[in-house]
Amino acid sequence: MEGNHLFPVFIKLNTIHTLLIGAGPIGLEKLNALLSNSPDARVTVVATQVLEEVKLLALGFPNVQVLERAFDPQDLKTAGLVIAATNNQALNEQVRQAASAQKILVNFADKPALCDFYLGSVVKKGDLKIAISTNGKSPTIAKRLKETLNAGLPDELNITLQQMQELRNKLEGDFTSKVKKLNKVTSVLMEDQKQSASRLSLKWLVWTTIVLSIAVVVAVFWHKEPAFQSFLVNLNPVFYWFLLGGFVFAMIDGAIGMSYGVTSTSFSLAMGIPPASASMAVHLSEILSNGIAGWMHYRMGNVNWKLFKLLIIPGILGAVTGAYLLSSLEHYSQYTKPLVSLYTLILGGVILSKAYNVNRRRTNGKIKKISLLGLFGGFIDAVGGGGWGSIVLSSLIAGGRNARFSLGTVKITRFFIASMSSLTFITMLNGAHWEAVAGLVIGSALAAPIAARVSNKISVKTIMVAVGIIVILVSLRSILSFILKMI
Ligand SMILES: C[C@@]1(CC(=O)O)C2=NC(=C\c3[nH]c(c(CCC(=O)O)c3CC(=O)O)Cc3[nH]c(c(CC(=O)O)c3CCC(=O)O)/C=C3\N/C(=C\2)[C@@H](CCC(=O)O)[C@]3(C)CC(=O)O)/[C@H]1CCC(=O)O
Ligand SMILES: NC(=O)c1ccc[n+]([C@@H]2O[C@H](COP(=O)([O-])OP(=O)(O)OC[C@H]3O[C@@H](n4cnc5c(N)ncnc54)[C@H](O)[C@@H]3O)[C@@H](O)[C@H]2O)c1
Repeated sequence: MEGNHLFPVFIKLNTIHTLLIGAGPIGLEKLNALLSNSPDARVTVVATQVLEEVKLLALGFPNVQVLERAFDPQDLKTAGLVIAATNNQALNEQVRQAASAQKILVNFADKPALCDFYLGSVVKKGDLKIAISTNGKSPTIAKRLKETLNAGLPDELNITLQQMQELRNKLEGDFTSKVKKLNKVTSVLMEDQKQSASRLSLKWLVWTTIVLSIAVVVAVFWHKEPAFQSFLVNLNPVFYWFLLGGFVFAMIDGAIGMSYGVTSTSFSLAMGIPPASASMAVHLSEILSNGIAGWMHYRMGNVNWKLFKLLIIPGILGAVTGAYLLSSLEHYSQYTKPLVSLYTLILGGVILSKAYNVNRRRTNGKIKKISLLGLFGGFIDAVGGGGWGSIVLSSLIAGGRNARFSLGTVKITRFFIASMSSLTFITMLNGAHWEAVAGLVIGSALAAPIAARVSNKISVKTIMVAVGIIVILVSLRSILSFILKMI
């Protein structure tokens, strides 16, 4: 029979005694492997020559004893497990025979054929542990696989494990009904994989979206042409443009987790809506779409609640302050508009530059000042009509957090932040541009459930490049028209 016939187990090394023979570089590696997995392992190291590093390592672990002498068969008496890391074939034979007689399991670092068991390459994420064996064929591949899995598995997996344990302890009823319930709540994990099968059709969907969004921008440019304008007004009331814009921008945002605010604000400004009213329309529409998207992400288990708690209060504080400030300046919209356009122009640049950085290796340090990030993101988001996604999400991901969990959390927090800034705008402003509000609300709400499913399934880079360019073009147009008016 082909394949790997080894039977994997996970051993409690604090309940049995391990004898390690040999304390050269490989002995040191094995001791490291033992202690990094089981710091309370009971280990006796026996070797005629002991490396300094082995002595130093042992100092930090009270259950580890180092004996600098030759192996003695008596050493096996208390042993439950033996690892021999010497280069001494005669010794290997002696240990093999004595261990068999006493029914002790033995590993030989240099002789797979003599081994009762192999050590594995170990992936660790909190309570999760995965051991890898290549059947002794290539330890190097085992090591590389470990590195790949370590980088790919999200840290949040440990939170999921904790939540599952809590649920498991809480569940009542007989064994069968408990198993049924546990399988049901974890079924989304498998659904995710099924969905990735439809990657191709999603790609198609995204490309259609990009083409449509470019069409929208081109249309807005032409909208200012008198002949085309009269054609549009007669055929398509402004509402339909906002409906289409809301849908397209929300689809893109759902895929990359940012840019709805920026794109729809620049769109609204280009359609002649003053900054505070534009921000209000955008935020009102974000309530429903992010409520739906946030709920979907919550159902798919994409929300990191620790991160949520850190972001939400400062985010709301920043958003309300920003909305208050912008509404107070609504009479000066002639001046605030180019400023907001300048900001969206910069964000367009940020998105474009992020497009080339998303696939870069993660930096190690996670950002510590998440609350400050929330405050800043919320404020800028309300003043500029967008930015919560671009600022908070990209900082989180650049800081090394998992993209999927960050995206889910940013969506659900944006629901609360949009609600609070909208409330502020409504109390501050007299009346809204309802054709814009209604168009954006319905358009983005239609896109939200589709977009949540699309997230993380497509090449983010292409979309980000397209979005960056669109935003830059639209913002430049607003700024240029301001400058022309001034001259
Ligand atoms: C997984 C890991 C666990 C651990 O040791 O803790 C482990 N070896 C690791 C690394 C590693 N070992 C070697 C290299 C050099 C490159 C190469 O040869 O590939 C590297 C890579 C490196 O260090 O980068 C050389 C080597 N290894 C063995 C022999 C003897 C032979 O095959 O004849 C020789 C030749 C000696 C020589 O030529 O002198 C034998 C074994 N090594 C095993 C495990 C068992 C099979 C596991 C499996 O089924 O995959 C087995 C059979 C017995 C055992 O040791 O238990 C650990 C991963 C570390 C990590 O996760 O970072
Ligand atoms: N499994 C693996 O991952 C792996 C990787 C590389 C090498 N190896 C093999 O492992 C073996 C050990 O490698 P190393 O670099 O540590 O060798 P090393 O020569 O540096 O160390 C051997 C150790 O065994 C001790 N020793 C020898 N005879 C002894 C005895 N009778 N009683 C007590 N201690 C005794 C020595 O004092 C020394 O501490 C080599 O054969 C090497 O080919 C295995």
